[in-house]
Amino acid sequence: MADLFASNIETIRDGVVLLRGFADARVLLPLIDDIASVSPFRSMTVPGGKSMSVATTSCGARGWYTDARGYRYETIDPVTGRPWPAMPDAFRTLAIDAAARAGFVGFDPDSCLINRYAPGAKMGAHVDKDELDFNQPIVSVSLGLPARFKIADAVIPLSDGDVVVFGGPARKAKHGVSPVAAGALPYRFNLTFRRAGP
Ligand SMILES: O=C(O)CCC(=O)C(=O)O
Ligand SMILES: [Fe+2]
Repeated sequence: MADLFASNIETIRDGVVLLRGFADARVLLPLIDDIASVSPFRSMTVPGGKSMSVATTSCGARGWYTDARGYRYETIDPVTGRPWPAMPDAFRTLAIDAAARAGFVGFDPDSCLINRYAPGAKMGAHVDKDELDFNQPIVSVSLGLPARFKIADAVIPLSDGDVVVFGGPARKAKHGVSPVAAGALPYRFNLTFRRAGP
């Protein structure tokens, strides 16, 4: 049978796959609000002492965290002293389906970092390398305001609902986000799904 979604799949580079319009903000944004009502968005500090321009929170068993002590995953949200909110089923299913569609069958995320970009916020080039198993891909969901996502030598313009999956030969590709431009919505949200622990 023909794959109805085939035209939405674009291979950008070896291991970098773009699924345009794969995610539905109408479903996901209320769930982000629920998570943030328990573990609020906060501005984290990088080891050098600067604060990140994005506001962040997490859900799932592990949340990515940074402060003066360095980058790591925490099972307890240091702000609330409680576990991170559970990963909603709609998040988990979306991440697993996107990974499978991109060719990474069996993705089992235990962490979803939620990045909130107000206009002007950005993310400098970096490699996601605080995880134990680099065989699992990363699933990165864009919601709200558009953004320019740079990965390896590619620049991908991302719109609301677009999903980038990177793994295999691209798992340790350098990536970042240019400053988000102001627009019709207050924010860009990004959901970054990863397998962080064993
Ligand atoms: O916001 C994005 O699209 C990328 C976020 C990211 O790379 C990260 O949180 O590690
Ligand atoms: Fe990243």
